[in-house]
Amino acid sequence: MIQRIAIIGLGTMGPGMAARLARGGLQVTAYDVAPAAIERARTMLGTAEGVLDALGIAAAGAGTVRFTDDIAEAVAGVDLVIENVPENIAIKAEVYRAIDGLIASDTIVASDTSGIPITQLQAHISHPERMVGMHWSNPPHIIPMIEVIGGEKTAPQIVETIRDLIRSIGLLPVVVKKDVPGFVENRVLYALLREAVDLVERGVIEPEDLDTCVSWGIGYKIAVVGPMALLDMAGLDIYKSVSSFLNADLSNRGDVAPMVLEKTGASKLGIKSGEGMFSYTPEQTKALQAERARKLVAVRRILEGRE
Ligand SMILES: NC(=O)c1ccc[n+]([C@@H]2O[C@H](COP(=O)([O-])OP(=O)(O)OC[C@H]3O[C@@H](n4cnc5c(N)ncnc54)[C@H](O)[C@@H]3O)[C@@H](O)[C@H]2O)c1
Ligand SMILES: Cc1ncc(CO)c(C(=O)O)c1O
Repeated sequence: MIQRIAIIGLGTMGPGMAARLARGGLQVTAYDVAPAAIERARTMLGTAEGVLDALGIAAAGAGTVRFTDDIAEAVAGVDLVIENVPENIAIKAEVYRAIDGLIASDTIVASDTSGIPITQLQAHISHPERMVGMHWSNPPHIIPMIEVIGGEKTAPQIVETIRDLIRSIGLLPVVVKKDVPGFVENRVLYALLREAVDLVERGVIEPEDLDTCVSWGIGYKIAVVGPMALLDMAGLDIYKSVSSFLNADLSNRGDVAPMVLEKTGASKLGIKSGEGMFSYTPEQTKALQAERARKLVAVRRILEGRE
């Protein structure tokens, strides 16, 4: 049974994951190579705990989060390590090498990779049968769905153990049956984002209007009626007719869109740099994040039938 968990990497995702796992009664140690990230994570942890309170998620037992700047201390005696460092195989492999001699051969190592096949990652760790994908969605303390992915060498029992852990703390595991790049959530999301970026880039629509169209025309509905159910709601005959002429006209670009290359080349990365598709002052960012958390909490409570 998993009781002690180490989180390696405390950037965007780590603090919210730590807060949610601790709320589920688990003992979490949290480590980052950058001291500034640890300090930031302490504040983010408090914010995430406030959001969990607002969600009405009661503590299941005496879960804790302990921060450390010592990786050996972070992973000592844990049942599960969740690697949560940047989406770069070399950086992830460095973490696996660093922990390999510090953990037992049956300690489970999960990666929160957004889409690097687990089969590729498990080439960098001894005992690859205990490595698994555990893909959370951002913000991780609010979104309940977590994808679980086994690689070619993952023992089926490890997939089941992680699925059961997620379920046991009241979250929603989805087991992805094939280790395809991007798994399922990001394959669907990136299909949508490719088309959205293309439409804005070609001047078909303004960025603000694209968001209004997708959020209110698709997003609001899709939270209640998933894509497979939506096909039945619309009628497969309609889908057949529209897709017969529309599919061939959709963006099928295999590279990164020029607009994205231009912006990233100018360090316009979005909220984290103050400008991306839109512009943000620090005050606006703070207000926006609080507003988004409040709305996501309210929507989730309704979708769960708790309001
Ligand atoms: N941001 C998202 O929306 C999101 C959602 C789901 C999954 N993910 C995935 O989760 C992982 C982490 O993403 P993020 O957005 O939190 O990244 P991030 O860049 O915000 O944070 C990564 C953290 O890892 C730390 N780090 C780097 N090298 C390290 C090392 N050797 N040891 C310990 N810490 C180290 C950095 O200091 C940083 O604090 C990625 O694989 C990403 O694809 C991201
Ligand atoms: C753009 C984007 N890419 C990856 C992820 C998660 O892996 C997300 C997310 O919201 O979780 C995302 O928005």
